[in-house]
Amino acid sequence: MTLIPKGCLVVSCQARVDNPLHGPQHMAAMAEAAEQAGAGALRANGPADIAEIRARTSLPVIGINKIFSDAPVYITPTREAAQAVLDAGAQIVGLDCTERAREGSDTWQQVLAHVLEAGAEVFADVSSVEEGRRAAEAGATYVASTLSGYTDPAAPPPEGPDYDLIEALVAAVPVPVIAEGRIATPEQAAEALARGAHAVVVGTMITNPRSITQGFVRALAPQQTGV
Ligand SMILES: CC(=O)N[C@H](C=O)[C@@H](O)[C@H](O)[C@H](O)COP(=O)(O)O
Repeated sequence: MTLIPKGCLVVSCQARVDNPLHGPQHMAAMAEAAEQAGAGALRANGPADIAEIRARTSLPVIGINKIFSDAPVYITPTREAAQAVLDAGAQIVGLDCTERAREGSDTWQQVLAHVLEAGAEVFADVSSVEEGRRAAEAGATYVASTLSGYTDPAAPPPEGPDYDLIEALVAAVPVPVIAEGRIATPEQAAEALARGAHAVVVGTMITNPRSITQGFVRALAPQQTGV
């Protein structure tokens, strides 16, 4: 049995420093709202947000620790970053398991082993089938499509979820596959489950009102200029 229930919605509650909703109070309120609405798990970034969310909700938390540097890998890149997430109370740790350059000396295999040794579950963020296969072989509890479309700095992410990767991962790995990334409607979430995903993570379209508002404003803009 895994901590993330089969067929559930996982709500990602994250806001960067430039976002007016940045900070543990706002993110914990988002998390509480998600719990009241029936979410089965939460995803959160940074020890402060994770600790507050753990104090105010009873759902399993996928904790990540984004550390930005000159290297492309930023989601829980080191054992130290993972330990901070564990200390904050996350029962599941999300980490980048792509084969990209990393800051510091830790490999993703070392970070993954550290989390498993601590008795927590590992949520492997990948961008390809091969990465998913390697993460599952290394002992990841879950493999997620989180980083599909985000590994080529020269190419903007495509529209919509990567259903093909989700399906291919389901066929290739013996662990639960989680659909994550650019899932923007309830219908898309249901489609991801129909393609075999164990659960579906939605972030931006639930917990980022600034981004959601931008979408509405852009849709109205052509009509305004036509007046
Ligand atoms: C690529 C990357 O850094 N993804 C991050 C991972 O934690 C978050 O910024 C996303 O919001 C999250 O994956 C949920 O996806 P979406 O917001 O598209 O529903």
